[in-house]
Amino acid sequence: MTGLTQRRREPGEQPRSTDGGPAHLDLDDLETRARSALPAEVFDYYAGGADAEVTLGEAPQAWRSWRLRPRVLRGVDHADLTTTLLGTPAATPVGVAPWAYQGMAHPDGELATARAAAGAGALLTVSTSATHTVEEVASASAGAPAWFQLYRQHSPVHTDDLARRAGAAGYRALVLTVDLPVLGRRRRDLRNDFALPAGLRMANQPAPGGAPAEPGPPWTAADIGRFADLSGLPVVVKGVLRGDDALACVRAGASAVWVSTHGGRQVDLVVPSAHALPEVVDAVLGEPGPDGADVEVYVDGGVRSGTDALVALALGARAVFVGRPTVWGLATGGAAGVRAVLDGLSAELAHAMLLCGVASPADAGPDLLVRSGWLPR
Ligand SMILES: Cc1cc2nc3c(=O)[nH]c(=O)nc-3n(C[C@H](O)[C@H](O)[C@H](O)COP(=O)(O)O)c2cc1C
Ligand SMILES: O=C(O)C(=O)c1ccccc1
Repeated sequence: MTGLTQRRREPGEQPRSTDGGPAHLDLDDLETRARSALPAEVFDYYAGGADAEVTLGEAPQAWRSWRLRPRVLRGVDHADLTTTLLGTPAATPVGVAPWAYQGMAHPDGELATARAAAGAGALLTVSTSATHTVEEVASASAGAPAWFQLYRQHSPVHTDDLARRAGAAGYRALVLTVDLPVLGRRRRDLRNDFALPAGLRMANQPAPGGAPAEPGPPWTAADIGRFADLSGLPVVVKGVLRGDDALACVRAGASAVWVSTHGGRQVDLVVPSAHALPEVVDAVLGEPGPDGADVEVYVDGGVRSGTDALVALALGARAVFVGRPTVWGLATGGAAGVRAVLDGLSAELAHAMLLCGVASPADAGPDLLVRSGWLPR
């Protein structure tokens, strides 16, 4: 931890941190390497956002509009990242956000990401729009806890079936993504005429050729309880940006609320997650979930460093999730690439916590933060 002298690296040896932990994480470099590794339209699909991409660009900046107030002389000589998320144990509060079409990034797709998350002890969220089935990804996780993210399907029968399958396959929670009543307008994808490449399929879709289904009515808060019953799982509502919506979700039976702009991919000019988070935390703080335990709040969007994650925890998030950093990890290094991203972010978070006198995720609070109002805008 303290070594000021470092031995000379062997030629070709990757840099490692002074405490022998994971090598320095350079997400900008990883993104650049992913851009070269991927076909341009695939990179654009992963990287892009809605409309003019204002929200996409603001997301990381929004975390950085806070400044930390480190605590000193508190006797903290170790940061313990372990936590529980809806009772599920995790080695770190940094989890993997659900993202679609992972087979475009690596032949093993979601299976590689599942192995990486299991190795890192990070909670995995698996997308409905995966290139492997609900059950295949569950087996790749080999007993490590994972959550399943559910999209409303064209046929309500199919949606219900996916919820039941997630329960049967051993997922520990059902994440209802509610910010995608329709797909956002993504200019890059429209320009590229983006479609899932030949040879890959949305593995959770029913085989083509069935009878055309009647679309069901749009989801409402009442569906939260219904999906909890169908799956037998606690429900997390993902894509909430307002306190009133968060409270409505909780009153309808949600166990947790996940603050998200969907990575700036749905509607542009929405408030960054970092700014919506305090309002949502205020609205549901101390509210009991369906099992009587306190409702939990999670957040994603533009978390790119340990200090970004610490700001999110200090604002009241119990976990932070990352999307694109794991995309770049998978595209450049498969399971090992994702693992390096997750371990790197957790190592950065532990380091930032130690430097700020924070012993555990629960020990982070708003006293750690001040608005950087004095900064030139
Ligand atoms: C390529 C891509 C695909 C995504 N697919 C899904 C999805 O299938 N389901 C979902 O709930 N969110 C999806 N998201 C949103 C992520 O879960 C998450 O909210 C977002 O990526 C977080 O922002 P970040 O990428 O800045 O970390 C997707 C995001 C990306 C970048
Ligand atoms: O691209 C996305 O952000 C996304 O969530 C999605 C939605 C439907 C199908 C594939 C991906």
